[in-house]
Amino acid sequence: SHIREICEKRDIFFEPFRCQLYDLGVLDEPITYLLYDVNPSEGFNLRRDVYIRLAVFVEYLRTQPGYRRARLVLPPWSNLVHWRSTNIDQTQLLWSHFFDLRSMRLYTDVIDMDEFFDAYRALHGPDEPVVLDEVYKLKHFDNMFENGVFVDKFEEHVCPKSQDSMAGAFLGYANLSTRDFTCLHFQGSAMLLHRLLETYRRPDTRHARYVLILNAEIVLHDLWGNVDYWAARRSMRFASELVEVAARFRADFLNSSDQQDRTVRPARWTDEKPRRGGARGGDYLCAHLRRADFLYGRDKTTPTVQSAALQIRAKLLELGLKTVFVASDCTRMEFYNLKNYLKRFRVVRFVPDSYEQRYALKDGGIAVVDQIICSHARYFIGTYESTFTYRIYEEREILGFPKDLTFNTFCKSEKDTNCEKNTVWPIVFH
Ligand SMILES: C[C@@H]1O[C@H](OP(=O)(O)OP(=O)(O)OC[C@H]2O[C@@H](n3cnc4c(=O)[nH]c(N)nc43)[C@H](O)[C@@H]2O)[C@@H](O)[C@H](O)[C@@H]1O
Repeated sequence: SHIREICEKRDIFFEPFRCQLYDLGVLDEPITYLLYDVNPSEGFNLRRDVYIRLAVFVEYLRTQPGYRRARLVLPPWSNLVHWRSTNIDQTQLLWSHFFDLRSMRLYTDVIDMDEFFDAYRALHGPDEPVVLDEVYKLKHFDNMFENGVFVDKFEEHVCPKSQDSMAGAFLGYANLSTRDFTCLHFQGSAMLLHRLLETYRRPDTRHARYVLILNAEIVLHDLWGNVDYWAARRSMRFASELVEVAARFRADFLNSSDQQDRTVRPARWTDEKPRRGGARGGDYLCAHLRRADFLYGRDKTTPTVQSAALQIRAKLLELGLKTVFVASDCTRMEFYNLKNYLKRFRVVRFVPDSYEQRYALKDGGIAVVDQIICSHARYFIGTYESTFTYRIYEEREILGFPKDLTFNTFCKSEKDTNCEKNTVWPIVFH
């Protein structure tokens, strides 16, 4: 409608008062706030993938009657299992700590949790406790294949007793409760959430409907790797503070800059064009070497430090490079050993230059800096089945590297060059 067009463009000089009412959901259709959370044991980069499933869904939902004003609320990041620094506060970090939300909003309507609280209070009053309308806790079906076929479906089941106590502390906020809590067996893609929202829609919704999906990682992609996936993915640019830290490190220690490396990108992702082969990258190789839990869960595919060093060495010699940047969750000892196996080369890793910088970046920010530096290397080699590695592949696809300089995977052993490699998912623009 007319008012939506004006207010969504933020042309507030036109009718500021009416736009305020519109923002509250008083004019036009009600606003659906879709909140979600992910199983606590999942890591940062898997969560980024869950975000894409939901962002693509919300962008679709906004074309449907009754949902044109749907908004996705981003779940804060709280003490992820892989964040091991105990002396810094890593609770309820907003997405704006890691990502450029203005860029993400060029894909669909997403807001951070603080913005959600502001919007809630603006409508219901500053002192009102935040009460959601519906919470759905998802769980896999015991039998995913009925008569051998996988059909999209959901079904209510009785919530286990322990889950009742969950109500009231969603997303780690003690002041967040709900009117309804439903446990569902769920299997299918994000589009099935539309049916779910319709099934439970109440006719008395006035200005806003607040829905939270728990265990959203159970929701599958509609289509992985298609144009929508990549548009949402490209919109996920990192926060400028993190990009700057990485740029300074590249300049100071790797003699690398966007101009030189041919990795300059347009100010907005919406202006990006396919540029396969356009990127050259800095004069260094990047290795993403996943350790920690991968040494147990995935010991059959994760190389020893020595074998990783030999694989890096062979590549450095082949490419005529002298420097390797190492991104890793390895211990200091492992890094020391790796360096020892690569004595004739420069082995570099990113370490914050002060406690203050570590405190500001936090473990998650340091990992992002690692990813940015790897995205700008001449050649990249990553860990088998690590989503951390996959996100670097994607970043390099966006920057326009030739595929063979990106889609590389460590083998368990340097002798086994034919080992199973990560899947190649090239970027698509149309
Ligand atoms: C076994 C599975 O592994 C999956 O991990 P995977 O895909 O590698 O990747 P992520 O989902 O990101 O989880 C791994 C986490 O470990 C740290 N980490 C890993 N590599 C690096 C690195 O190079 N530099 C730095 N600074 N930090 C690193 C970082 O906190 C990262 O988010 C998890 O998502 C799943 O939950 C599960 O645990």
